[in-house]
Amino acid sequence: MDTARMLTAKALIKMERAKSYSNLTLDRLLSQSGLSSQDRAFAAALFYGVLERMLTLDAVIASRAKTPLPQMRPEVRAILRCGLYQLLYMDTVPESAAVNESVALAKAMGQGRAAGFVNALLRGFIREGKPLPLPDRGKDPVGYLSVAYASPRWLIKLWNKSYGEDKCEGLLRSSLGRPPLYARANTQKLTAEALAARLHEAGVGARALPHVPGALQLEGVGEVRELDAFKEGLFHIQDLSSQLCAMALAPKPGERVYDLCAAPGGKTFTLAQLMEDAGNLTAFDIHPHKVALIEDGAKRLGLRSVRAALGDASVYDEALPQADRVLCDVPCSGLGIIRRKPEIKYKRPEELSALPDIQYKILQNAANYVKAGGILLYSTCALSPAENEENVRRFLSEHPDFSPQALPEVFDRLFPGRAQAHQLTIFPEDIGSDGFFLATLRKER
Ligand SMILES: C[S@@+](CC[C@H](N)C(=O)[O-])C[C@H]1O[C@@H](n2cnc3c(N)ncnc32)[C@H](O)[C@@H]1O
Repeated sequence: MDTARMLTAKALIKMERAKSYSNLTLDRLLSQSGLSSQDRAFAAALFYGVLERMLTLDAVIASRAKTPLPQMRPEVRAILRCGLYQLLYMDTVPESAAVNESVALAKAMGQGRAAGFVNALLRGFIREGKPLPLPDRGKDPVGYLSVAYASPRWLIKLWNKSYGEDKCEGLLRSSLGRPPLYARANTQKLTAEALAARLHEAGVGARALPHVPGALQLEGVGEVRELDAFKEGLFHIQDLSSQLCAMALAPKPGERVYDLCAAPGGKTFTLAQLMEDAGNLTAFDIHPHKVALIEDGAKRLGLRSVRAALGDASVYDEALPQADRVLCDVPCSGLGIIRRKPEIKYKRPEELSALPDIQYKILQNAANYVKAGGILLYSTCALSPAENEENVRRFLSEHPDFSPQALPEVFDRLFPGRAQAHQLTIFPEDIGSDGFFLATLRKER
C-alpha cells in the first residue's frame, strides 16, 4: 500500500502529465488507497500545499541543484517539492522526518540513485536556515513577487497593470492558503439561523452571515455529503460571491428565468430559492453529464421549479420564449479562484487568450432571450479585464437596446462606494469571498 507521501508524489506526477483538475486527481487516488483518515488529511494538505507553493519550491530547487528542473526525473522533482514543502510550511513535521521520509521515498519509487542528492539538497537547505532565493525587489520586482507568492510572472504583470501594484500584492497574498467554506441555506425549508442550529447539533461550526441573507460560514465540516442536513437538502455549498451573483439578478416568483451556463447548478439553486420555487427556471449546460448534476442537486434540495436541459449558450434556439431574466455565468479563466484550484496559475496565458471571444459570443446570444424590460447578468470568476469589463463595454457599444442597470442595494452596503454602478469586481480581500465579476444590463426595448 502507498504511504501518504508516496500517494502525494504520484498525484503530483499525474497532475504534471495529464494537466487534470487537482481535486479529481487526488480524490481518485485517495479513494483507491486504503489510507486512514489522518493519512488522507496529511496527503491532501501536502498535495494542495505543493501545488500552491510550487513556484517558490522550484526556485529553491533551482538555486541548489546542478541539474535543471525540467531535466530531473518527475519522481525526483515531486519528492524534492514535497520534502521542501514540509520543511517550509508544515510545522507538525520534524525536519529530520521530512528529510528521512524523502530519502526513503526516493528509494521506494525506484530512484535510489537520486537518494543521496535528495538528502544533500534538503540537509543543505536546513543547515543554511532555509533561505528563499528572493530576487532583489528593487531590481526585479516581478521576480521578487513571483518567488515570494509562488505566482507566475505573467499573472503578476496582468494584475499590476489591471488593478495597480497594491491591489496586485493583495491578490497574490490572498491566492495562498485555504479559503473559507460558505453554504447557502435552502430558504424554502429553513432560515440560515435555523440551519446553523441544526449543524451545531451535528458538531459542525456554522455561523449565519446576516449581511448576505441565507449565507453561512462553516468550519470543521469533514465530509459534507455525509451530514444529515445535507442529505435532507437543507443547504448547498456555495461561495458568497456566487450567492451575491444570484441576488444581483434578483428574480421574482412567477418569472421566466434562464441560467445559460449552469452546471453544477449552485447559482440555479439560489435563484430558485429567491423565486420561492415558483416560476419557470431553466438551467442549461453544454455537457450532458453536467446537466445530470443540476438535476441531482435540484432533486436533493426539493426544488421543483428547476428544469435542467442540454443547450449551447452560444447558439440561438428560436424555440425558447423570451425570459424576464437571463444569467450568463460564462466559462472563464478562474483567476479569481486560484486559492481553490491552484493549478489555474500554471496555465499558459496563450491558453486563456481565446476566452474573451467565446464569452462574448455567449453574451451576445444571451441577449436574444431577454424580454423588453428584462435583465441580463454577465458574470465570471475571473480577475482579468479582458474577460470582464472589456466584454461588457463592447456589448453595450454594440447593443444600444441595452443599458447599465444599477446593482441591488445589498451591494452598496457590502462594497461602499464601489457598487452604485451596474458592474463590480469582487476581490477576495473585500469580504473573504472568491474573486468575481458581475454586470447587470437591462433591455430597454
Ligand atoms: C462557470 S461554470 C458555471 C457555474 C454555475 N453557474 C454554478 O454556479 O454552479 C461554466 C459552465 O458553462 C458550461 N459551458 C461552457 N460552454 C458552454 C456553452 N457554450 N453553452 C452552455 N454551457 C457551457 C460549462 O460546462 C460549465 O459548467
